[in-house]
Amino acid sequence: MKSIKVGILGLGTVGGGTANVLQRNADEISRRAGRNIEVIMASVRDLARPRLCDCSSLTLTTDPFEVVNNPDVDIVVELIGGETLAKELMLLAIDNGKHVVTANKALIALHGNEIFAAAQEQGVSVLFESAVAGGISIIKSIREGLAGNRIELVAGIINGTGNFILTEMRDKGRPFEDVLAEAQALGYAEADPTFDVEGIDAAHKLTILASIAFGIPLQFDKVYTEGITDLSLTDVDYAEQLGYRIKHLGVAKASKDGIEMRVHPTLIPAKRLIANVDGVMNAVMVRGDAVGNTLHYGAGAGAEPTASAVVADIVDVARTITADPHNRVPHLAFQPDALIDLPVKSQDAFECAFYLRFEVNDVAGVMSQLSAQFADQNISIEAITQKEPKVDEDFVSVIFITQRTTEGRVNRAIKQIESMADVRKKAIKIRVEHLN
Ligand SMILES: NC(=O)c1ccc[n+]([C@@H]2O[C@H](COP(=O)([O-])OP(=O)(O)OC[C@H]3O[C@@H](n4cnc5c(N)ncnc54)[C@H](O)[C@@H]3O)[C@@H](O)[C@H]2O)c1
Ligand SMILES: N[C@@H](CCO)C(=O)O
Ligand code: NA
Repeated sequence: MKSIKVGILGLGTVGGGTANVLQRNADEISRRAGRNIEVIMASVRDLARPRLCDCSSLTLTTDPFEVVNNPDVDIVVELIGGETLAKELMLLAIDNGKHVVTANKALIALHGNEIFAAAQEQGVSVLFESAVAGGISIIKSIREGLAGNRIELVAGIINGTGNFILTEMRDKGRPFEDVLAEAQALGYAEADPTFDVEGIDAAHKLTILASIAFGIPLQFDKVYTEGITDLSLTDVDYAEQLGYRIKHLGVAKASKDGIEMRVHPTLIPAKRLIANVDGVMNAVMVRGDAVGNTLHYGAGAGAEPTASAVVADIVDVARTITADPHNRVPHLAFQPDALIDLPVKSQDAFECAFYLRFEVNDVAGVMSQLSAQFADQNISIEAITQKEPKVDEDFVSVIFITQRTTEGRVNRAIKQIESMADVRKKAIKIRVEHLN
């Protein structure tokens, strides 16, 4: 049997995990792929560094261009991360007629339109299942399994590091920095962990999900992005008392007047399955007009869960390597000439419910003054609660949960309320999605 030859760029967490899974499950993988998959070469930064995997049967080099230019390599697996060098290597690999598998969501979200055009031209595949929600086969599910649907909503916990931090803070009261350091040691975090905690990594992934769900070009710069760094345990507690959990969610929603793309902390009713997705686990809810709601759950980061998706992509390439390139599954799910330019909505036009907390002086009549501002903006209130001051606090917290409305209306009400004499500090605003 002729084997498929793989060259890996980067043998860190995901690269090491990928080499291990390919070695350990070699027999099963070749039964599935119809070919033996052989890693013949890998590029590393430091030849002397200890590795997760056994490298005795492959050639190691410190020059990644050697891998990309090696005529024996059929598939280049890019696992070094970053944008500049990774992009150069990927475009060269494509130009050399090689198929590419990558876990690099930043690269796909920012440069995917150009990369896929180059791949289309060369008749090679660029597969990226591991780039979104780690081991969950969400790309394949949307692109193939749900291909009969008009997709209305994709909403997911799509950053493992962030969900791990939120879970540990909530359950064990651990400090943010301490949990982040553990996520880094476990290999979950990005090389620059601000990508995880500021929502940038989730925004990269949401960009990709929105494209394959709605058939639009990749548009990272149009994703509204908030991370978890401003979230306080006070609001996590109050949300729980009101029957909600706070999760960092990526939301891509289609309606007749456009697409919403946003990532931010979100209150979700505690009884929803997705509200109970904890630790490094990810979950993505996809709503199609025919199938209804579907929920896709699994490990969102870590060496072997991510490698599971990388290897699945390698197997896919092996299976299609003999197929007509123009009949392969399209990179962004829709045929390249069928992508459409739907308008992407501005933040003011986003529609959802809101959790709003105001810190106010404990004087009579404040509650009704606040309520009047919501009435002025035609915002209906679902629940109001007032919390007595905690030790060392000289204010009361007034919490409103609104019904669905636009963000523009809510921002106007907040602006009026913040200008009142008895209202302290900046209002806390967290979006609420009922996901039913
Ligand atoms: N860690 C995860 O759970 C996870 C999950 C999904 C996707 N990803 C993505 O996978 C990619 C790799 O992430 P990782 O966690 O394995 O990172 P990592 O830092 O553990 O591994 C990257 C490796 O690439 C090596 N490298 C960097 N520049 C190189 C070069 N010029 N030549 C050769 N080697 C080079 C580094 O030395 C390092 O060993 C990133 O794009 C990341 O976003 C990671
Ligand atoms: N840093 C990413 C890796 C998986 O993409 C996360 O924590 O989700
Ligand atoms: Na995935």
